[in-house]
Amino acid sequence: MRTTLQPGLTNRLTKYLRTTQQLIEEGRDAVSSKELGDYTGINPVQVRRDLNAIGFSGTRGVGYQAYDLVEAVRDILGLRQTYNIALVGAGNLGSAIAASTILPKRGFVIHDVFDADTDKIGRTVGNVVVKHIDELAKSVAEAEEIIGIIATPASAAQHVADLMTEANIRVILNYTDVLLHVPSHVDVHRIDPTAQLMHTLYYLTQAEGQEAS
Ligand SMILES: NC(=O)c1ccc[n+]([C@@H]2O[C@H](COP(=O)([O-])OP(=O)(O)OC[C@H]3O[C@@H](n4cnc5c(N)ncnc54)[C@H](O)[C@@H]3O)[C@@H](O)[C@H]2O)c1
Repeated sequence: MRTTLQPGLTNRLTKYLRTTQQLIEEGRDAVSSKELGDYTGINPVQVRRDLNAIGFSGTRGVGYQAYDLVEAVRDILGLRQTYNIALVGAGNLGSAIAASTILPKRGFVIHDVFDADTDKIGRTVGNVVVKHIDELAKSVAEAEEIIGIIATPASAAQHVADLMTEANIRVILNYTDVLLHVPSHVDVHRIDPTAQLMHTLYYLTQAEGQEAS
């Protein structure tokens, strides 16, 4: 049975994974705890503690073997090598996501793109031919998709989330500003750049306040 990890550790391991994958893409074979710490903002002592906790060790003076680290973290997080994704909305944003070259490098494949506009059905976005939204349930089952992305206007988002839930999608990335209602077994992540900005601005204001006092 898979060990249950603390959410904090899972979160940090995900950051080490992303950073190490990026360093591998830049041609690196090894990575140190200091580098992982610098890129993720996590103390290197904590990095070493976390990697020790999952039974992964490095070599003094060399660091951690990057490929082995990626495999070890993927394994402990229970990540598959690739995930097929269902994307709904072949507009500006959806087309940009479908054309992304970064996602497939990280094992996320935009396998199906759906839209309701008959003018868009049959067009190609990225490498994918746009299908009608009515085909979602069948395609999701065939490609074993558990991740869905919503890039429609806000007015369509809840309907699309309902279709995804009925099709057994388990994780939804919601790019609209709608608060979606889904059953508890479905995980919704709202991609909201303003939340990130507000978080950053809070710390900026705090720092400015401290400088002024
Ligand atoms: N979070 C972010 O960073 C971010 C950034 C840009 C846009 N957005 C949001 O993403 C969404 C898409 O933006 P856009 O600029 O690509 O819009 P867009 O109008 O270019 O594209 C929306 C697409 O959704 C399709 N659509 C509408 N109803 C549908 C339905 N019921 N089923 C399937 N497809 C349907 C449309 O035909 C269209 O192709 C908007 O809600 C926008 O506010 C979020």
